[in-house]
Amino acid sequence: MDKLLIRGGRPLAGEVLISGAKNAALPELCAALLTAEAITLHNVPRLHDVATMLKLLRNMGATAERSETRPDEVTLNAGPVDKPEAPYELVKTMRASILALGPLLARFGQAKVSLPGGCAIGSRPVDQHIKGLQAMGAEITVEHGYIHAKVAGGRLKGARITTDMITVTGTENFLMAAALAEGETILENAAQEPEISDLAEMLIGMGAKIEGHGTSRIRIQGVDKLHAPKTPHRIIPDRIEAGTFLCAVAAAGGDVLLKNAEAKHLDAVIDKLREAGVTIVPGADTIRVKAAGRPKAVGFRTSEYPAFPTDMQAQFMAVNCIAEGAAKISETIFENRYMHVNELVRLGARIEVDGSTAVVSGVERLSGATVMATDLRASASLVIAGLVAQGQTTVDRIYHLDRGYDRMEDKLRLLGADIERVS
Ligand SMILES: CC(=O)N[C@H]1[C@@H](OP(=O)(O)OP(=O)(O)OC[C@H]2O[C@@H](n3ccc(=O)[nH]c3=O)[C@H](O)[C@@H]2O)O[C@H](CO)[C@@H](O)[C@@H]1O
Ligand SMILES: C=C(OP(=O)(O)O)C(=O)O
Repeated sequence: MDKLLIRGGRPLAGEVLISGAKNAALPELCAALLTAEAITLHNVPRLHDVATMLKLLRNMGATAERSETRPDEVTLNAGPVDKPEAPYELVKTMRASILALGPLLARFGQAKVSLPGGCAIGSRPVDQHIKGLQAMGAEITVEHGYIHAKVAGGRLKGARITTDMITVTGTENFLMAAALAEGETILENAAQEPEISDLAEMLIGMGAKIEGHGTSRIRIQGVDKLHAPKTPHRIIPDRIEAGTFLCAVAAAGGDVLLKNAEAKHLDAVIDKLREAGVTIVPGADTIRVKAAGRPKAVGFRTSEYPAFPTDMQAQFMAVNCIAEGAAKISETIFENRYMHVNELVRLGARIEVDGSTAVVSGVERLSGATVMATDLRASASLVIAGLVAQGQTTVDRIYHLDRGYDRMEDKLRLLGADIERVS
């Protein structure tokens, strides 16, 4: 099992290229199921989750190839799909497999998708996905751990869907299902994340009729058929990867230019970093970040976009660990997203957790130790802490990190970090 060895204490300097967004790539790969024409996507990140999604689509009968000359290009052809199923063996390694449900039902009138189950950060049910698709006419039963869905007459019908809470992948499933449904669908309480808008733009390029994406009310007029976009869709930059590098510089100090990054997708995080004393200069598709000395501790509360993202909570907590002062963090999205706390404490951090609140009292220095990654962003927080800790930090179980970061250690090494992967 791979580990990362980090010898902390070096500031970061130079340029880093941000990859395409994991959370846009995963639904957009599933959107290829909506047409029998071959679709090419650009700026597809090289991540384990993307590899898993390609495996899942191939298992259904689709072809999926990454270009040998341009590794950020993937071409998918869901024309030959003959098995509209997502088996447990693949779903258990990646919850986002649930994103196959909407498009499979829309194009084939039936689907069998394993229930994803809980994961380290919370129970994460999919009841809202099921409720919304039932409102569109799907008959759904859950048996033996699988969602069995079918549509009488083969075509979903437009509906007005109001979810109990804002759900990102739920909104994406409904968008894809509604694109091919009969009539109009209105999504109330829709998620507004940039990845939703990116998916909507891709679907519009495929012939879908969508209005209001980026707001909490999305209207979709179903069409009979979708096709490959005339020009390949380019996936937006990964705002969480960008935010992670911003936090790494905030903690370790230095001067770094993030390229292929969208500052406007990170407003809440950038505001908090500025409060911490970090200099952030947004460009057209770049973000420059400069930091020196200890940051100031800054409290925040995670919430749906455009508020502070839960996917940045652990990384910002790592910054607070070595900040001057104390800060209160509230996690409102997932009930168990403080798994990194005990590991940060092993590095010398002072953190007290009470339910969904964590109070971090900054310390002058952390000291290297062996720590264990428990989930994707927890892993990133341990890497950031390792970059500032004195001595060597070993981060174990980094397969979690590889799910969502494209060669993070290589990118950090180019910025001057002393970090290596060992088997
Ligand atoms: C692949 C992807 O895009 N993953 C992101 C997506 O996950 P995901 O789409 O799974 O997260 P949701 O937005 O659905 O979850 C929000 C909250 O709603 C609850 N819920 C959701 C659906 C449902 O049917 N029932 C239910 O109770 C969840 O347990 C959670 O407490 O949004 C999360 C919140 O920004 C991010 O952390 C994930 O990185
Ligand atoms: C929680 C995350 O992803 P997923 O929904 O794929 O588990 C994440 O990206 O931080």
